[in-house]
Amino acid sequence: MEPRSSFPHPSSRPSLGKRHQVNNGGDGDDDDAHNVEYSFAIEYSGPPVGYDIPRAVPIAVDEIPVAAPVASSSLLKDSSLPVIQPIKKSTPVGRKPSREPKLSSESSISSSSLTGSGASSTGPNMSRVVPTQVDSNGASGRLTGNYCKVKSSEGRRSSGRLKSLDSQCNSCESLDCVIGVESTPKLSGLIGASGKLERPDCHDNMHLSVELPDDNRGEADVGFQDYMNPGNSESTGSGSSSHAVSSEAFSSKEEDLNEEETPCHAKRPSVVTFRDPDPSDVVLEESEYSEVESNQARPQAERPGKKGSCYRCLKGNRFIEKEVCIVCGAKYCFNCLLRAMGSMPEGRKCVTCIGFSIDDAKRGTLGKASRMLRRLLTEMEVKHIMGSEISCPANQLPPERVSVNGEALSGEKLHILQSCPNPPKKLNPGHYWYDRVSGFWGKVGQKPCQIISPQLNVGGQIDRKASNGNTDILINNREITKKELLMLKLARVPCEGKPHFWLSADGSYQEEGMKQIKGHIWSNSTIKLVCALLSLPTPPDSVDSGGDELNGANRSYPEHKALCKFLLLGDTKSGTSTIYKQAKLLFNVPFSEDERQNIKVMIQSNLYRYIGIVLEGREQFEEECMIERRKKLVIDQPGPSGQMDEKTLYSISPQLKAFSDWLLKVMASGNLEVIFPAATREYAPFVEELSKDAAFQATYLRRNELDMLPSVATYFLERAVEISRTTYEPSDLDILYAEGITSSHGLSCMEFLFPKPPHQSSIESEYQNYDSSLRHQLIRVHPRNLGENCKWLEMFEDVDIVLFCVSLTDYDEFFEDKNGVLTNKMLASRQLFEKIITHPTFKDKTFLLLLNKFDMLEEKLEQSPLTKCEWFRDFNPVISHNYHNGSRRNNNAPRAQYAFHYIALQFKRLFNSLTDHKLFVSLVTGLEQETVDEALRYAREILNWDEEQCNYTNNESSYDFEASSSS
Ligand SMILES: Nc1nc2c(ncn2[C@@H]2O[C@H](COP(=O)(O)OP(=O)(O)OP(=O)(O)O)[C@@H](O)[C@H]2O)c(=O)[nH]1
Ligand SMILES: [Ca+2]
Repeated sequence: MEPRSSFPHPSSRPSLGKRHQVNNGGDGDDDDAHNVEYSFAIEYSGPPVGYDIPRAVPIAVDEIPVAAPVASSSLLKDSSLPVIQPIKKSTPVGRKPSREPKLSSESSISSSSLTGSGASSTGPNMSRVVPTQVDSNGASGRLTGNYCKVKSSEGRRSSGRLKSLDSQCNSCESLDCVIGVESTPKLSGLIGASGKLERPDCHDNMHLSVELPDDNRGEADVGFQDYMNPGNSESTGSGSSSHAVSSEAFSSKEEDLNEEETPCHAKRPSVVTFRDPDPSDVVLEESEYSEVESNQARPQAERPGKKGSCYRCLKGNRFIEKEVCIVCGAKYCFNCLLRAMGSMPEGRKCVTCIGFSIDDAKRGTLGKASRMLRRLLTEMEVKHIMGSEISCPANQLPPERVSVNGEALSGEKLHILQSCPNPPKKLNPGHYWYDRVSGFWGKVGQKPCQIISPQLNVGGQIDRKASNGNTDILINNREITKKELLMLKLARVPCEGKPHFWLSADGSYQEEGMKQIKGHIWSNSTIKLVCALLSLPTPPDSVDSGGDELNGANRSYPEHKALCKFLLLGDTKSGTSTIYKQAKLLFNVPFSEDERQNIKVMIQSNLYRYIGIVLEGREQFEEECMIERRKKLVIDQPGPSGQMDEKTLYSISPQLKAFSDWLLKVMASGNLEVIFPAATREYAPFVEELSKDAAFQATYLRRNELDMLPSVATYFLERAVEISRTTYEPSDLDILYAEGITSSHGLSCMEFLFPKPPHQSSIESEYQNYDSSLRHQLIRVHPRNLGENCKWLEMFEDVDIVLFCVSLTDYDEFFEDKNGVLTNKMLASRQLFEKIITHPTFKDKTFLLLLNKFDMLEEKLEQSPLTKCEWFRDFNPVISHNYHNGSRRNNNAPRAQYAFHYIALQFKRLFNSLTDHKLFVSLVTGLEQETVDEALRYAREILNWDEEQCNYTNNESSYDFEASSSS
């Protein structure tokens, strides 16, 4: 590698060749310095300056020794290791060195690396360091030190390897050290109360003492120079200081490195001294000052190079791994890290940032070693550094910056908070609210984020508006947020009349002023799921009084793990619950006992409903029969009506008639679901009797005439007797065919993994490139749970994709609303679709339209044309001979395919006109597992695509409906 610069003297001749831009005149104006890679120094021709002009000494580039690349240990033994010789300097702060460094012949470290002041330290390859700014001048104090410095081959991974304090210094023994003795200023975190830092070392000539002025660390600074960077005249990154220092570097003894080598590196102790800070050096501009002050004088790095590059060498881009300073945010690449951060006595901080409090945003990373650090250092070293990062005083959270219920904490209160059994996670300076009774904890103005230990004597009284709720419902005197209200509703906590609840830590709640406990919010097994879904906290397991299932549910929702969320939505009866259940079967997510129980009750109550529909039909048929018979009677026996046989094919026994009347009454009242499962036990015998009844059978044979009877009813009615028994256990297929999931609430959530592809070596790459460990969540919500104008949609802001389900068979179906107006179901579906895609929460969300019940489409099209729906009025398919089926299902007749493509296109146009995005479409038959599988994989695929790849046309047909429909 070419040694890149010599040190220019501002008033000397223009130097030869490339070098760093320097700070001409030492006036602190180095605006160019950080964005110009190289420039020529020009002769100073300005007004005379009132101080000694610091001087830098040019260095003959070819005199700088460069170590041969060390390829192996054997090679190492033969190579001579150049060592930096001591250079004594004494330079006024803020000025350039006036004395020329004495370079030993064999080390001749570039002087730029050793001079303290602006000229050298603000080379282009470092974060900007400005004498008038405190922010880049970090570590403060007076520093004296001895460093060993050995030049090693540039760019070797192991170069610069740090010997941490606690680990045995093996610079004398190991290869690592031979490469690594250029190492560090071993600032090993021994800043004592006096501020004096003494570092014990096995090399008695390698010690360092740092005196930190107690009064103002920020003002003084340490001019660490390029002791970590021999042979490379790039300046020392943020380790350098703009303030002048006097420094002495010394070389370590050659014998330390390799006993057999000629002693070309004398073991000569020398000292680096830094002059006392001169207050005049630090000039804070007003704006900067207040900023700095409010930030506790925390330095903030300015990136000297282009975006993504290393802050020190300016090389690389955002894709290369970097380590970040937890104070100023400067990022360093592998090669520069140790040079910029030294021995990291306070963890990952630039040398100049030592002593400063850390960036709160990085508090979460404290003590978590990066991969890069592990690669760079030994396990011991990493452990030690991470230990200091967590425990050193400078990195601790300042208690007064944490306020709870409006009270700033004392050190003692902070300790109480942090040492309780369930402390707040990721505690940062900020304003928090704490509900001492229930343990709910959150940021002021926000919903609860955690349930911590209750009853801690921390903070003041909770404010009603602490979480900025606007529901008029209070829990322990705090007005809850909308999400919490939804959670309470789903937990079936009655919230009518804006109650004020008293909620204790175990989840039991009562209304204010009442003695009686009304329930236990965590006892409902779905509530934890709901909370996970709504990103609300659940109690820590120890408080949990729930059973295994509860814990199980909790376990499967650990916090903030990579999770891909699919939200499944659709209008009534579009088939969302069928698809949801299909997914459960598909991905082997078992139904819990609870779910099975619910489904059983639901299937049974549905059975009674189907029976009711048949019985209603029977009444109708019977009546029709009677009318017929009367007509006949009149024709056959005119005159006064004679005796007529009251019995018809559709007549039933009085007992059954009574049951029928009761059932129809209950159905009409809408209470069918309410009276089950109790009714099952009581009325099962009637089901058995009915199933044998001729009238019922006759009606059943005419079931096609019963509009109200869904097609799946047959499946269950065939087995009516079995199902009506209390001993009935629904099979998976029963569950799939059952209408709905549970009868209680319309919110379900499951988690699954896409199984690994069966044949790994398959050429088809369809299933490749996926992280098979990525967990997916499928959330199904019924529209009636979305509330007025879909206001609850905002609860699902973090889903990754919305699967909107539409039943293809809806086009000719109508429903009557409250006002007796008939509405086409397809149009109703479209309306819901529009509402959802234009909802602010879902702006820019990815949508996949699932066009469902394809199995029924062809049959239906035979009976009624697609144009029955006014939206599809211009459907005019031209079925050509060379019809090519571009879709994945070929077994359906072209007519249904055409209809599907046309409907898909209508939705796509609508979507595009409203959102400017592209709608993805998938064809589904909810009752066929394979199609659901395909649709869900397609959803995953969509999410996997890069944006530019989003021109996928799988679902766009090879024929053009624009043409056919406009003709
Ligand atoms: N033939 C056929 N029937 C289906 C298909 N998908 C769903 N169904 C039936 O359509 C009916 C409604 O389906 P659900 O899954 O209950 O619809 P939903 O979206 O949950 O609607 P709600 O009942 O309002 O919650 C059920 O009887 C299903 O068995 C399908 O692909 N083909
Ligand atoms: Ca349903």
